[in-house]
Amino acid sequence: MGQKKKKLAKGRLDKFYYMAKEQGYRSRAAFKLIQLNKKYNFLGTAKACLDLCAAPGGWMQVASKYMPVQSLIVGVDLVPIRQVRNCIGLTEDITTQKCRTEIKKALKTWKVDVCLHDGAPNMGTSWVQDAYQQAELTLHALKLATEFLTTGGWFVTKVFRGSDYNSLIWVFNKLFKKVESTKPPSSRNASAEIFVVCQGFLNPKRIDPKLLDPKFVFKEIQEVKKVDVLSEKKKVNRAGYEDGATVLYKKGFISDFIESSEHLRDLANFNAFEFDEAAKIFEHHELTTPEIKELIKDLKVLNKNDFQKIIKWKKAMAAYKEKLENPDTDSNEDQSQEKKELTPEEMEESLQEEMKEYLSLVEKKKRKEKKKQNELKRKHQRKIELTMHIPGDKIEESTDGDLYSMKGKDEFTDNIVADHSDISSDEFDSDDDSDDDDDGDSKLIDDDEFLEQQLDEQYKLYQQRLKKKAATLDSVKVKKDKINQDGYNEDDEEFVEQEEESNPLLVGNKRKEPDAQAVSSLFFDNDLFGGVEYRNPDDSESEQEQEQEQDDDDEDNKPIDVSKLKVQKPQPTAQPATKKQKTTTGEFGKQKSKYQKNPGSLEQEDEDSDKENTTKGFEEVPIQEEVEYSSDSDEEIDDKIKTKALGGFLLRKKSRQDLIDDSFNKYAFNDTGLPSWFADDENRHNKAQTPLTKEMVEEIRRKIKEIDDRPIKKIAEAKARKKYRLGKKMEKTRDKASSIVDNPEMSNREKSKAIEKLYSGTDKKNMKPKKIIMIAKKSKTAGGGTGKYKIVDKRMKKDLRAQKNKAKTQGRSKDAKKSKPKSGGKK
Ligand SMILES: C[S@@+](CC[C@H](N)C(=O)[O-])C[C@H]1O[C@@H](n2cnc3c(N)ncnc32)[C@H](O)[C@@H]1O
Repeated sequence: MGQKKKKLAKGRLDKFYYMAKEQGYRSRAAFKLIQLNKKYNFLGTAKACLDLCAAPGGWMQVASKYMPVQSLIVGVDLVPIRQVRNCIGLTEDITTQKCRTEIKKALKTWKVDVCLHDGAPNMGTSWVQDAYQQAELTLHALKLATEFLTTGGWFVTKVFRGSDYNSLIWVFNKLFKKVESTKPPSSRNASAEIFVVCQGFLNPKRIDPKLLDPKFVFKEIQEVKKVDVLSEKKKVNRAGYEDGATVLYKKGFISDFIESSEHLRDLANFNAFEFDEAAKIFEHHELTTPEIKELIKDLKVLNKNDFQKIIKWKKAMAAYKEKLENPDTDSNEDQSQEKKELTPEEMEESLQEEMKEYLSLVEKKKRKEKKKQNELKRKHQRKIELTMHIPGDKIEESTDGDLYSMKGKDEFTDNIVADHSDISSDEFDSDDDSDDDDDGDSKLIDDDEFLEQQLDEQYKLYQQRLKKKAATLDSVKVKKDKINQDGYNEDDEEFVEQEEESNPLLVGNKRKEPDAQAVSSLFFDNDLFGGVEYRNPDDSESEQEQEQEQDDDDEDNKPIDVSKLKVQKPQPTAQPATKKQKTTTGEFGKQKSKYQKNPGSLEQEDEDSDKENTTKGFEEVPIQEEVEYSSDSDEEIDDKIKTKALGGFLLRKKSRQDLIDDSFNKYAFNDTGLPSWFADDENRHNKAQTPLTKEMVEEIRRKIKEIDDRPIKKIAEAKARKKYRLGKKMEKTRDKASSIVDNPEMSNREKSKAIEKLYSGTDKKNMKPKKIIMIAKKSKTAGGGTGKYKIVDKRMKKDLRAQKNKAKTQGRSKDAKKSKPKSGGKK
């Protein structure tokens, strides 16, 4: 039950788990191989592949997908592997001879180009034990690889960063041309696993069996541990060499050692002792045998027995010195000496006691060290909470952990991935979803939950930051529009004046001639840049920024995601005046206040902004309103572009059909209950690409802008009509003027007067304004007004019109009557 629960928690945490499900891979581990192959491309040209520890078959699926058709893939595992297309599955233990024979049978005469190993032994005993088993299994896999790999072949293996890591790398380097360690993004940060890619198998004629013998390869390290005096485990000093130590080889003086009460510690700290001037008396002592002299030359290679000999000798020398210094107490000393040297058993006992004491001291030191480590971990955690460090931002971190020694890192600087400071030595997570690696203690479950919680919190913070950034970005756009419209670029002084006009609250400190630097500082003083956090080089850019950069840099011709169009929003060309004015006061108020300050202290400005507001005695208008205002129109533009661009595809039958077909895809699922950060991430990245190119979008945007820039049709028509009428009138006037000029009956004076009169009629400026006739309501009486308006009674106006019409028709009927008899007469 507990295990099941853990598995679910893990799966929920990881998007690769869902992706594996969605894309039909049997394990999330498949993505590790995909990513490794993407980096090194060892599958693309391989004709045969041997996958060791392959169940449930995720890597086999990937190999069959990425290797050329007709290639041979053999997978081996302790548990049966469900049939994978075009692959052979063997159920064997890779450490056995039988496995070797079975593989030989399956491969026939073939040699493989790639040997993969993703083995994970049954975990759960202890970290050291598990790590050792893993290293041992890797060595077994390597042994098989050396047997079946072709010259120049690849060996890709998972290893755990433990004490045996360096030994393994050492062995790999003996057999391959190039060895690189890497951690693919799909491998969890919390996991101690790392992948080693060995390329160019040297295929030596004879391989020393010791090289592939775990007992030999890992023995050395154990011996070194033994040498490490009385099992005191030295911790690597994370800040470099331990305090006071500038060299790795330390020599002590015998005189100090003899006088020292902490001789065990001295033996642990020094590599050798030498006889100094003060120790000459001991050098020639009869107990100082050539063996003792030899032993003290290299303390790091001694065993327990040797140490006992040195300690015994040291005590004897101390007593001898005491005797020399206080000859009076000779007899007593002799007695006590005798006592001490009574039996070898007693001596042994006392030594044992002393060692116990010493070991407890070491234990105490270790505990102290551990406490320190925990403190460091807590600090790191705090950093994460304060968003100084974001987990997942960068996989490759430089902090060192217990599991990974700096030595190995130095040797393979370029590609070896450093350990993660948030990994404690007991966090041994094999990082797979296959059955075998789900064994673990409850601590791992806690870690998963903790990580999940942490991830959620981080995600919330990340979203908040994004929102804040988007808001500032929009506000800057509005500001830029404002600057353009107010003609800031054309006339700086005018701008300053306008600024002050628009913000009557600002007094004094008038800047006379803002230069280019001032203009740029005004722009960069904006909140957008204030909001940008100063980050460690470790921090990666926010995803939004990265997308934008990517768009700019290398995706010019690739299909683009319509949902990302918002990033390239055009600036709205014209904004309604009323809304603009509404934003102006706060806007420039804010700009002005920053304008007068040093642009260097951006962060502090943000923090102090509230203080400033109060001290300056006015409140700055928050710029939130503008955000809503500008983003609306941008969305509309994006929608327009999207619709127009997609509309283009509907015109042709083929592209229309393709578009419809493409809309039924693997991304069209609607899972519920996913964590919000995951769903958001999926929405952004894991989706079908709309077949729009950046050029298409730009073209449509340009056209839309062109259309937007045109005046409204009706206004344009009215203006054209007016121009046309004026032109006609001018033509007529010109004709009349020329006829006046040509009139021989008129004198020159009369002509000029007549022309003047003629043109004054067309000159609108000189024309008197016409009286506007207004129809009054019933209550108002007619009679007209004195000013611009003449008020007319509605009833009276109708009556007058009727009378006029009557008069007209009467006239016509009279004419008709007169003409009628004539025609009648004719008849
Ligand atoms: C992490 S899984 C491999 C996942 C696999 N790469 C995939 O993509 O599906 C580790 C496997 O190692 C296998 N294994 C462990 N010890 C083994 C051994 N001695 N011989 C063969 N397989 C072993 C386990 O049975 C387990 O299936």
